[in-house]
Amino acid sequence: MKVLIAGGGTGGHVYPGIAIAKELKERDINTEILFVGTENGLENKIVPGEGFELKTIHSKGFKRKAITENFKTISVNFQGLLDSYRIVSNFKPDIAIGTGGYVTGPVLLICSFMRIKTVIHESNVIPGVTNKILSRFVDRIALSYEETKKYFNKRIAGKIVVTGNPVRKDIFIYRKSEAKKALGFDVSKPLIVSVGGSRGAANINKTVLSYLNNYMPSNIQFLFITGENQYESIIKQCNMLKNKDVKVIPYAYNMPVVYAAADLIICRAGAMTISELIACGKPSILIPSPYVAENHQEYNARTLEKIGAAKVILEKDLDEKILYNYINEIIYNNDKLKAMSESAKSLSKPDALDQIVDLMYTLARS
Ligand SMILES: CC(=O)N[C@H]1[C@@H](OP(=O)(O)OP(=O)(O)OC[C@H]2O[C@@H](n3ccc(=O)[nH]c3=O)[C@H](O)[C@@H]2O)O[C@H](CO)[C@@H](O)[C@@H]1O
Repeated sequence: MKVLIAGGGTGGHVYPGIAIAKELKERDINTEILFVGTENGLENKIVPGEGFELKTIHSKGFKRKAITENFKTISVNFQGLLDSYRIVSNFKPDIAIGTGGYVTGPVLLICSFMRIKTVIHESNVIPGVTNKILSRFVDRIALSYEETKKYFNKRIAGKIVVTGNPVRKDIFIYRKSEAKKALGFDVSKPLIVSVGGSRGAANINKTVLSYLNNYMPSNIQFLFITGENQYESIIKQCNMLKNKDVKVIPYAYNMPVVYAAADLIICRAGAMTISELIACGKPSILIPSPYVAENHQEYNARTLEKIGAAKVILEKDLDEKILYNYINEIIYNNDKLKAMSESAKSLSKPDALDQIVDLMYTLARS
C-alpha cells in the first residue's frame, strides 16, 4: 500500500502522522510512506529524523482580519495546489491522511479531486478551519472527542468516526529506571521535566528559569526543555548548568524516553501532550496557553484537573513561588503521585492508533 501523510507546522500535527506511519510499517514493512509538509514547519527535522521521506509544498494559513495578507495567502495556496498535484501524481498513493495544520488543505483537496481515498484526523475538541473545510471533500473524518461532532455540518455525520488521538507506541515501552539512566539522571532521585509544547513557551521558561536559579531544592532532578528558539538565551541566564541534577536541552527527539523517566511534568496543554500524559499516566502541572483559539488548552487542562490527574496554573497567575508550592505539594508525596497517575490513565484510549490504521486499510481496500 502507498500512503501519503500530510501534516505540519507544530509537533502536535506531525507526531500523530509519525505514530500512524510506524504502525503501518509494523503491520507491513513494504508499505510505502511519503510525508508532505511545508519548508518552515518542525516536520523538516522530525520526519527525516524518524526515517521517513518528506516533500514540501507552498502553503500558508489565513489570518482573521488581515485582508491584504490574505490575498497573498490565496496565491501561496494556489501554488500549493500545483505542488500537491505534482507530488500526488508522481507518488500515486492508495490513501492520504491529513493529521493537522494548513498544509493538509491543498494536499487533501488535490487527493480528493483525483479520487484518492482520503481521511482527516482532528486532535482537538474544537476543530481547525482547514479540517472544517476539508470535511466536505474527504471520505472519513477521525475525531478524538465525541463532542467535536457538533462543530461539523450534520450532512457529513456519516463520515465521522471517533477514535481518540494516535500516540506513538514507543511511549509504552520504557521503564522508569532505564529511562532515567538513558538520560543521564540518578534513578533514586525524583525527576521533574518542563516542556512548553513543541515550540517552547516563553512564560513557562522564564518561570522555570527563576525556579531553578532561586528555589531548586538539592534532592530533586530537573530536565528543562526550552524549545529551539529560546535555548541560547536560557542557557546564558541559567546558574545551574554545572549542577549535575539539572539538564537544559532545546528539544527532546526522544520524548517517549522523557515521559518514562519523569515523575512530574510541567507543561502546556496542547492536544497531543494531553493525550500522551494520559497514555503514560503522568502526573502534571499544566499551564495552558492563553494564546490559542477559543482557549481550548484551558479546556483540555481542566479535564485532567477535574479527575485529580493534574494541577492547573493559569499563565496570569504563574510565578516561581506558586510553581515551587505546587511542586513541593506533589513531588515528595508518593501516594499523591500514584493517585494522579491512576487518574490520568483512567482517560486513556489505548486503541486510537489501531482504530485509525484499521480504518485506513478498510478504506484503501473499498
Ligand atoms: C495538535 C494540535 O492542535 N496542537 C496545538 C498545539 O501544538 P503543539 O505542537 O505545541 O502541542 P501538542 O501538545 O499538541 O504536541 C506537541 C508534540 O510535540 C512533542 N514534543 C514536544 C517537545 C519536545 O521537545 N519534543 C517532542 O517530541 C510532544 O511529545 C507532542 O507529541 O498548540 C499550539 C499552540 O500553542 C497549536 O497551534 C496547535 O494546534
